[in-house]
Amino acid sequence: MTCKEKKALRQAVQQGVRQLPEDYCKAADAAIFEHIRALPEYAAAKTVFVFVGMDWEIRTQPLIEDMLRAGKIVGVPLCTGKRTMEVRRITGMDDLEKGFYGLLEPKAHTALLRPDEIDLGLIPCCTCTAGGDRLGYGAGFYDVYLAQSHFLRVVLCRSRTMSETVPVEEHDQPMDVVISETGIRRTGRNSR
Ligand SMILES: Nc1nc2c(c(=O)[nH]1)N(C=O)[C@@H](CNc1ccc(C(=O)N[C@@H](CCC(=O)O)C(=O)O)cc1)CN2
Ligand SMILES: Nc1ncnc2c1ncn2[C@@H]1O[C@H](COP(=O)(O)OP(=O)(O)OP(=O)(O)O)[C@@H](O)[C@H]1O
Repeated sequence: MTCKEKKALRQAVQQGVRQLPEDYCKAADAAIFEHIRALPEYAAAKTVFVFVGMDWEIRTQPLIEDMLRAGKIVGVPLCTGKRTMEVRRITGMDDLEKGFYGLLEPKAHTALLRPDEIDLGLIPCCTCTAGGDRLGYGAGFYDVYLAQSHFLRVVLCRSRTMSETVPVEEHDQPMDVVISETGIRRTGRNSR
């Protein structure tokens, strides 16, 4: 039942996303970027795990370039199988190539980062709530990966794609911090 509800919500959100005005997305992404930089845990983080935003997602490329310039260790997801992904270290944007589903993914030579080496994760979503319940794209990559990790989880979401409620199942991993263009919200959900 919940699975069907998730599918319906995912479709509704994704349709809406394609209609978001470009200037709204640009402004929201820039504001989200500033909120990330203002987060003390981000400033303190030596190693950050971050997705490479696809065109309808939050465009994280400027943030990644900024992190590399600042000397942070940057990890990016590489899909390796059904519901499994690894985090690989990139040292420049040229360590990325088109991979799974047209995503920009780390090239084969890049080094593996273990979950315990990561200080903070910037997590994508299809939609999420202000309380940190997250809905992904239905492939299970993040739920499986996060189930075996202990770093701070910061989900990024433009406010116009957030939801009042999201169906939650046992395996869904809650987020610690929600960042949208309207600000930073700590969910207080995890005492990790
Ligand atoms: N930027 C980014 N990287 C990420 C994720 C993400 O959400 N964003 N992931 C988060 O899990 C993983 C990849 N997950 C994905 C899960 C589903 C689909 C997918 O089903 N896409 C299309 C189908 C494309 C096609 O087959 O042509 C779809 O929605 O129909 C894509 C990526 C790892 N890397
Ligand atoms: N820890 C886990 N172990 C095994 N299967 C899992 C686990 N977490 C999720 N799954 C499976 O993955 C599939 C996708 O789950 P769900 O619909 O909650 O994904 P999502 O939150 O949209 O995706 P993602 O985790 O990639 O962001 C489901 O079939 C679910 O049963």
